Amino acid sequence: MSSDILKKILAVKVEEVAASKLATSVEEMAANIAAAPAPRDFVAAIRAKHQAKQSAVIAEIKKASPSKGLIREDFQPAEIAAQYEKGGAACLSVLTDKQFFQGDEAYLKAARAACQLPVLRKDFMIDTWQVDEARAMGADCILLIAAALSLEEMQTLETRAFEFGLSVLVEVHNGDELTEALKLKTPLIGINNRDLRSFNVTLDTTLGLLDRIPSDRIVVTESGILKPEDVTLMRSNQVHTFLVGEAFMRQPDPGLALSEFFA
Ligand SMILES: O=P(O)(O)OC[C@@H](O)[C@@H](O)c1c[nH]c2ccccc12
Repeated sequence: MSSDILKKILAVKVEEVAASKLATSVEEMAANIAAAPAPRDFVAAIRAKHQAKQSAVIAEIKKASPSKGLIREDFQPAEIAAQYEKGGAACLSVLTDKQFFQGDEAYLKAARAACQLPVLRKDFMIDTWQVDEARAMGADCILLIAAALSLEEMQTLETRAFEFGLSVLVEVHNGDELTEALKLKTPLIGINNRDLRSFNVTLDTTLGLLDRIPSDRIVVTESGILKPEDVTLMRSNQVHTFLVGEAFMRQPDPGLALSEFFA
């Protein structure tokens, strides 16, 4: 696989955004946004778990990925969303990227309609138009990947999200990216244990950056949480917010797997 998948994905995103702007007029987008359901508070859902002395799990709905190929054959987002809610998830994350993750906007809508949980649109944001799309499809949070964006770009996208009442998860993989991410207003700092360039995964990424994150921010450890011992390790380092996909998606009942992991 490519040594720089992120670059490839971003090149495709530029095309996708251009096509989307041609397909939907500004007026149409405004109408779609006006018709969208009120946002659910993503950050509050995480804090509520913490206040109840529980880990907050952002449970991911993901059919496939560039690093793992097809992850789940029998893929029914609404059913999975309901199972995740029953299993104790704080929030959902739904892949909407089609080309690399076999995601779909329809999956996000179906998942959100099947539960009460706030939902992250998991995609590669490069343009405020995609924030508008996220709001229109009913997303409650967007992802900003520091490896893909300048500080100024992140600030522009964050401002747009906040105007809509959406939350922002900013994702970093190293110290330089963290420095930039901490200049944003969002409390949600994701540390991706997977290097999007090489696909290498190590939980040491989270452990190594942890000390630099002020206590008023919420550290979200992302990717490569594959067994209950990984959860124990993170908890013993005061990390109580998790973004988990593959480990749950490979189980027949992803929600049951979640409840067992975080028992
Ligand atoms: O399936 P995992 O290893 O539990 O990882 C989930 C999530 O962290 C991962 O899907 C992810 C993290 N950052 C991303 C950015 C884009 C796409 C996907 C991701």
